[in-house]
Amino acid sequence: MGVVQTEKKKRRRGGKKEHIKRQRRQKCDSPDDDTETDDTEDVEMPAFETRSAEGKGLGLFASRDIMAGERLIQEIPVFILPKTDTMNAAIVESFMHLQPEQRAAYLDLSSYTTCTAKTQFRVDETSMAEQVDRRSRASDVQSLISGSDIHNCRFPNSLGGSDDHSFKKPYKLELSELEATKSKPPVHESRIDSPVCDVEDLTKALQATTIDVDVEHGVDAPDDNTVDCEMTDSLAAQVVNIWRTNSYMLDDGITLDSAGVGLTASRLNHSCIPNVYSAYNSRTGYMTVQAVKPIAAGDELCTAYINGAGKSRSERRAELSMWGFTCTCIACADGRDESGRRDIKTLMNKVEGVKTQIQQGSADLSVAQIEQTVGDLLDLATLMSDEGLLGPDLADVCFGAARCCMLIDRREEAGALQASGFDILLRGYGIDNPICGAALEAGDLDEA
Ligand SMILES: C[S@@+](CC[C@H](N)C(=O)[O-])C[C@H]1O[C@@H](n2cnc3c(N)ncnc32)[C@H](O)[C@@H]1O
Repeated sequence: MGVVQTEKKKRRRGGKKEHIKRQRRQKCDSPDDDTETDDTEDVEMPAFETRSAEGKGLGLFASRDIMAGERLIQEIPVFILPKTDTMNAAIVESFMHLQPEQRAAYLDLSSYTTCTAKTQFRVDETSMAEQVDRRSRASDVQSLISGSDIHNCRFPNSLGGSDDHSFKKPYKLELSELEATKSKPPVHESRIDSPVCDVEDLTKALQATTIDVDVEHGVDAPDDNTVDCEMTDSLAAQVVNIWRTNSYMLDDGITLDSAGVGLTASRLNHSCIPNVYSAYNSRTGYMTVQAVKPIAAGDELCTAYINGAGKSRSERRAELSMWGFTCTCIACADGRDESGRRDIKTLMNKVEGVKTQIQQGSADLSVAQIEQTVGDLLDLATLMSDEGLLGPDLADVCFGAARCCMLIDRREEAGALQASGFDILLRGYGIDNPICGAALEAGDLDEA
């Protein structure tokens, strides 16, 4: 599964006061959100409810009209793990250290996998001790653990001191280590009752999961009441499968490279034309979900599990089969004209080379080439908007076009494009997200 990494970008300051004011007025009125807000007088009713979504299990539905840019979910993941080093035993270990009510809520999440026992679980012979040690050695994970107790699922409040505010938007859900069993037709299993993992391997890993090991390696032992969980083979399999079905990338493009499960965000179903965007705020530790377009009362809130902007229906289907369903959104309807997505792909490929040259500060580009790129990027933005793709990827396109405009002294146009890009970015992330802060503070276009 690909992790979508967009280009490094600096963002500029200036002319954004309205956006900021609007964002500051935002309320977090998710039913699951218990944070305090000052402006509660505007809260009418919860923005959404959880209910049955035909053919999809549960889903989240707007219980009132929702404005573009509204924050709908803000939650701390129940636990987080390094994305590149997520061992099955670590998933089970983290689960065992949850509070009982968190465990119950976690086990209520849906679970799907198309993988056979051996390919799915690659629990190696590494003991938990070694795994814990490896986790704490990884530099990105170090910032995650420092000042927090990973077993109790707390997040750090710091950014880790990196100056690299690259805008690296990941895809939304992660099924790392999985390989789809292509010979098997996708079957939707909303709950896993039987183990589908290699139970022997997993049991071995579980035996190594002891508090002694944790203490020996300097990781805080959890409270006694967090380990009173009797772990069976089938429970372990369920825990791992739930992680693989529901974990979101927590890479916010700045310091972290992790994944986590949010109990509310996990109820979001997929659409190839998503109306919400799931992000991670490394400063606050919250996973956030914001509306990227107006949503009418009764509509389902859907995020995109994959970045399908430049992908054909069959390509998207192949990727989504990892979650065991065939998408039935408008973009996937039979007979739907696919030329829009095809054109998006063509333009994305076309601008890629120029984008890299510009990022590297290449002076070799002619004015004509840059003008052509501006045109291509504007066409790309139009195509994406026409397809209903209004998430932060679109902001990237606007910022790219703005940058090109500055290079050929079309300053007014650059300003307008950047304002549009910033607006889109805010809609997806919210002003409190460091990505928006970086966009405001970089001021690169002002200096160009
Ligand atoms: C992260 S969960 C989403 C919430 C889930 N529906 C539930 O009941 O908890 C992912 C699972 O939801 C279902 N799902 C998500 N999007 C879907 C869609 N567009 N069509 C059908 N099923 C979908 C699939 O079973 C998938 O494995």
